[in-house]
Amino acid sequence: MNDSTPQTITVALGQRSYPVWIGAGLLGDHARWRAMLRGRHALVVSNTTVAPLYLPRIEAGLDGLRWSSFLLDDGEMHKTFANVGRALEALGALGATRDACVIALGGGVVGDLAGFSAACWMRGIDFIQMPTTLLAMVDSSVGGKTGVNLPVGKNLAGAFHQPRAVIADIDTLATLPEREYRAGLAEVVKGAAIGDEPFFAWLERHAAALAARDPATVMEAIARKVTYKAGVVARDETEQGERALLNFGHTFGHALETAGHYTALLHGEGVAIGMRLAARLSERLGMSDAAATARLQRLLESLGLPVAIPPGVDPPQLLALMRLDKKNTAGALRLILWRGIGRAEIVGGVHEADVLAVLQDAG
Ligand SMILES: NC(=O)c1ccc[n+]([C@@H]2O[C@H](COP(=O)([O-])OP(=O)(O)OC[C@H]3O[C@@H](n4cnc5c(N)ncnc54)[C@H](O)[C@@H]3O)[C@@H](O)[C@H]2O)c1
Ligand SMILES: O=C(O)C(=O)C[C@@H](O)[C@H](O)[C@H](O)COP(=O)(O)O
Ligand SMILES: [Zn+2]
Repeated sequence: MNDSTPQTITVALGQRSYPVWIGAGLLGDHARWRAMLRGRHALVVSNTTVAPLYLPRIEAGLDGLRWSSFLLDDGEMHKTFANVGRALEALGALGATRDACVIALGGGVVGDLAGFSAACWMRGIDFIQMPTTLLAMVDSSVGGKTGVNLPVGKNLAGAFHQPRAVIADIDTLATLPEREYRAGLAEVVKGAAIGDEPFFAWLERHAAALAARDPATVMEAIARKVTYKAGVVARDETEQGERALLNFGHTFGHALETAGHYTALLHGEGVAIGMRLAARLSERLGMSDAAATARLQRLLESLGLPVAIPPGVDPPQLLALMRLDKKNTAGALRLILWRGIGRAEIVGGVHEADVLAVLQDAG
């Protein structure tokens, strides 16, 4: 085990503030995370891929507790209400009391579902995030958005429920498949694209090192993105304003994921394509220029991410799916667009004809 000191980033929410620890060997640092558990019961939520790899690293830390595990089948299509019901049944079988803790060990699918289950059990118990994908480390484990997908749309049921702590053990990235790693980079680019031009320029300079998974570069990218997101969440926990910027590329991306029945595209891939579409729509509306779109597209492509709508996806169907986005109001589309790198904005009353034109021209 590497025992180097982890980085600590705090999500500042008053009495509900919590640490995000990022470093090597953290799953095995039992004393650190065990101190966050208040009661005698723990349910570890994971999946059939991650549990065999990493559950053994935390088991000894659960000694003395009544604990069990609930394992999802692998994949976005399992982030469902039915599985929340099963997780709650597992908490019931454990006899979990209000001071119990849910431990989410896995990627964003596990984290979102485990967090929502914790939010539901007895109207809210503790949970700890142990993210094992790059995407979960830089985005989904931080900020307390939890929930599940419905056949009609992504993340349409959920709750804001903050974790007690985030334990990001970067050793787990060693087994992460290449495609999943690159999908995580899309959420790193997003953070820079919406509000941090110097970070965007840093990503451009370090794209090759990131694509090659250079450890120091990956560590710095994770820490910078988490620091940025923690700030946004601290200022606007429940997305009354600024936090919506974190949805850059997501209105398009979620529609693409839903159209692909949650199997064709990874979330980060949908976000990558969606960011380019949002940039093109911004251009069309006179908010930004082609140079900004080109710069974004170049960075995404250099990180091995897709930027075009996959063949066979129907633009009017995508538009219909976008109408159910949570940011919309009173039947009007509300999207996150930008004025260039680092300057994203919430834009209401976007005309469907403009969106459709961009969708039809983005193969
Ligand atoms: N709550 C939020 O703020 C937020 C933010 C971003 C994304 N999300 C959600 O997160 C989900 C996407 O998360 P994701 O990209 O982590 O996908 P994921 O959870 O499906 O994990 C990706 C794949 O990697 C595997 N895996 C995980 N860790 C591994 C490891 N260390 N080694 C080998 N394989 C490993 C998983 O089994 C899975 O096959 C989506 O549902 C998205 O909506 C939520
Ligand atoms: O934390 C946020 O806020 C985000 O929007 C982060 C997104 O990357 C993430 O995909 C989130 O799950 C999207 O949330 P939703 O509110 O659009 O469902
Ligand atoms: Zn996302």
